[in-house]
Amino acid sequence: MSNDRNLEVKREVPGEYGAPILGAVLDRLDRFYGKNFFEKRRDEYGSTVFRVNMPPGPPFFPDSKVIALLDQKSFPVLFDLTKVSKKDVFTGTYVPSTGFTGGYRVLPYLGQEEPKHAQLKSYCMDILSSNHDRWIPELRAAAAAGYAEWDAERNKPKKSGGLLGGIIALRFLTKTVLDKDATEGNALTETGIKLWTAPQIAPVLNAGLPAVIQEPLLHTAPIPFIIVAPEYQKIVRFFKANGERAVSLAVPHGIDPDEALHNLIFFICFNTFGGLTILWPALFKHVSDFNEFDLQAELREEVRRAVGGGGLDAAALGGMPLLQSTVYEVLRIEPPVQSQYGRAKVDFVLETHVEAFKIKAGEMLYGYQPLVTRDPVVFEEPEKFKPRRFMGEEGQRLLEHVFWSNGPETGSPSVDNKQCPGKNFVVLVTRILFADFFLHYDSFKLGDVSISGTSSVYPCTELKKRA
Ligand code: HEM
Ligand SMILES: CC/C=C\C[C@@H](/C=C/C=C\CCCCCCCC(=O)O)OO
Repeated sequence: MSNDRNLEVKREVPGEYGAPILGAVLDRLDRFYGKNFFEKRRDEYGSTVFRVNMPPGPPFFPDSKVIALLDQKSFPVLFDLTKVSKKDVFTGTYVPSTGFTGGYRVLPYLGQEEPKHAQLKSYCMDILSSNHDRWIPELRAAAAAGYAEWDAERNKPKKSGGLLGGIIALRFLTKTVLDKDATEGNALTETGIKLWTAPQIAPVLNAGLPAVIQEPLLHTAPIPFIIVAPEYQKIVRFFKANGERAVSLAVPHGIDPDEALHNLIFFICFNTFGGLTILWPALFKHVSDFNEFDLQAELREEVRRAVGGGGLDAAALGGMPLLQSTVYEVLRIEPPVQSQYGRAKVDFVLETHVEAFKIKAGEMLYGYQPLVTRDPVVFEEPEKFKPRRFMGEEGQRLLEHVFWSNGPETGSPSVDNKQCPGKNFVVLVTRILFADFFLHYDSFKLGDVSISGTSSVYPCTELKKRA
């Protein structure tokens, strides 16, 4: 941020990187197996901005030195493309092989200043807008099929079935964009897509496995694409066979059809499916765990009153302020993607709430969002899940401090920034799914997470159909 209060720079950015290689390894082990990795350093240095190594790091990954940003004042510098570059920082201090993406550097890895960024971001936004009248009916149809499967599964002796968010997402995304439901005949499966996604982000993920397994296998060196090549080829074949309409949208943007195809796969299978299978379980889990008042009763009454005898559409959503606020509160307290990076393009002065630091061109900045969106300077009782937090005028004002999409919730993704082009789509479909759920069910209860990693499966321990 520009030094808009003319704060005096009184000290260097605190923190240290330790000995070459060893410092990075020790920080990586602490990040994955220690406690309060960021909080303890913040408290030790007396600063929400400090130097640290982020996973994965040397010797087999690039330099992992970063300057961490943990407050609402400093974090938005990551959105300021006059100060930082977002080129090749999508997954952090390393870039997965382009083997995973057909040999192309797909859109999320491009800096906004690269010519192809505007072409591919416009293409991505056209994919979403060209299907604007199909997302809701296809999502509701996919959810209905999911409920039927879920009800059937729950009638079996084993009552541990998790939410079916993944299969609902895969069904509605492929049916809408490719006019073909990929779950039919298991043409594509959640597992197959996750097998392709996982190696790309495994170096920065804690899969919950013992260190003796995940350190050598996942965090020390890149996982070669060849291991999942057959899975990716299956995805490519399906998108190639059914993606003619979607790929043709790239022509006006001057994008080669093969490059468009691999970007399309990334947009749908990594960006959208990957993101929704983190967000949707988190939403249901937070609502299931909430016990200050009967939130589910208030949500179902709000939804049913707003829909009345009509249909569930974007207009009806306008009558569901509690549901909308609940979705935003999940995006605040548990941003689906915790980490955002940006490399300083110029020397500049960075401010926190209380002091200023000199940043040098070339230094890597890293924002840890879960602490930023719990900043006590901005949010009252930041650690508390408050479903009503974003209701009313004050609630709407707070949205500028919700950063899950790599920009303020009040911002607009465009070719001039790196904010997620799926921002509004994600909030819309999540509100629709949640409202649709309460048109079919009265209440639900989820158990604790059975796996960790990018998405979680919460066993459903109670489910009451609509009376
Ligand atoms: C819950 C779902 C989603 C989450 C949590 C999410 C989150 C994000 C985040 C944090 C970034 C910035 C990454 C960075 O720092 O560089 C991003 C960028 C991006 N997202 Fe999403 N996203 C979601 C859904 C989507 C959807 C639905 C699409 C498209 C259909 C999409 C396409 C992209 C693209 C193309 C970029 C790069 C933007 C650019 O290069 O300007 N994402 N997303
Ligand atoms: C698994 C894909 C999740 C969301 C897709 C979304 C945004 C992705 C942004 C960065 C990719 C790196 C994700 C790895 C997560 C590692 C742990 C963490 O920092 O949360 O696409 O738009």
